Amino acid sequence: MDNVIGLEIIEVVEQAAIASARLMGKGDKNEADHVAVEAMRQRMNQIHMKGRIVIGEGERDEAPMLYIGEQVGICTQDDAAKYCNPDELLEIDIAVDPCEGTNLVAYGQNGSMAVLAISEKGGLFAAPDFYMKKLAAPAVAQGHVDINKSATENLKILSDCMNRSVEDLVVVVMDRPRHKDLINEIRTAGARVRLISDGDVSAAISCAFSGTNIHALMGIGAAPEGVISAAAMRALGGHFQGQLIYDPEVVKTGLIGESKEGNIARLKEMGITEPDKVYNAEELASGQTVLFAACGITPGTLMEGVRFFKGGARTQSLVISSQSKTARFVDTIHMFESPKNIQLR
Ligand SMILES: O=C(COP(=O)(O)O)[C@@H](O)[C@H](O)[C@H](O)[C@H](O)COP(=O)(O)O
Ligand SMILES: [Mn+2]
Ligand SMILES: [Mn+2]
Repeated sequence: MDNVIGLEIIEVVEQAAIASARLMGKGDKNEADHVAVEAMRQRMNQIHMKGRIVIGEGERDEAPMLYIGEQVGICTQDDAAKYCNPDELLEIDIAVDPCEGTNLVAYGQNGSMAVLAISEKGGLFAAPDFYMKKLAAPAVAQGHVDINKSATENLKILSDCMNRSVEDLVVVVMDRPRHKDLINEIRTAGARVRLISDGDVSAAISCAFSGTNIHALMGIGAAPEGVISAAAMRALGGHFQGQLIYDPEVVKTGLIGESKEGNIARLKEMGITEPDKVYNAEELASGQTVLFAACGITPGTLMEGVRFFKGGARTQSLVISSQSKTARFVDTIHMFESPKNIQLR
């Protein structure tokens, strides 16, 4: 699959990031999201592929672009026969979040990115627009920490696996009222907490890279972002587990339907009959090949944000492939006009 899509997906996330970065700090999260969606879709539809969006713009808000089920790529267009023989192409599933961290972009804060994950048809869990309890940790702790264990137990395991004291561990948690007890528990156990307002994809993936000073992600975020994080973590060999959260009482914020019972029924309609199942990275991103690409919109732990200069912009992306077993950081200079000079670094 790597060969089919090549490095084109880098441009997909780069274009979305550049478009969104223009709106950085403007206080308009919807517009920052909208332009990223448009740019991502436009570039995606130039790729010689037969893709289907399985995680995209909200399943309930009838989004006009990159909605779940939308066909993308040249080979899905009406005039596809002009460009390719669609029958010869591998069908692929795509999970997108063109602007992950819309609030971060709108308020000029760190940690937003344009991101996507790709696998063969059926290779990504089509997560419903629900919440997900998540546990991410470095590869060395893979299979040792467990979402069913308490934070205290997991911190002890993590400290053993990483050969460092609990006090030397940093756990990222989303700053939400639902995490009050979790945060207290982590602090009582001796670890330090980094609270984030948004952007748990970046936090999850950062666990797999030493040097980020992020050793675990704990708590509840959105389910679609969980699948995207899992795709990267699977390819990186990091630990990721997710469990759908369908009880509005547990999440305390956000809109996930009226009642727990109603949500269980909704999940059943979607074919999810074990609503409490804990999924690991290999189940959330189960395809033979998984590709992940992200481009920083605002600066983050993993990537720089978009930097504009006269006549161009510079971006940094991360592309992870389970096939070539690579995590590639890509530094790109985009020349909109003919810039007078291009800085080496
Ligand atoms: O921060 C996030 C928002 O993503 P986006 O809407 O694409 O800008 C995600 O990283 C989180 O995973 C998640 O969406 C968030 O936790 C939703 O929960 P809440 O804000 O508490 O309702
Ligand atoms: Mn998001
Ligand atoms: Mn988004």
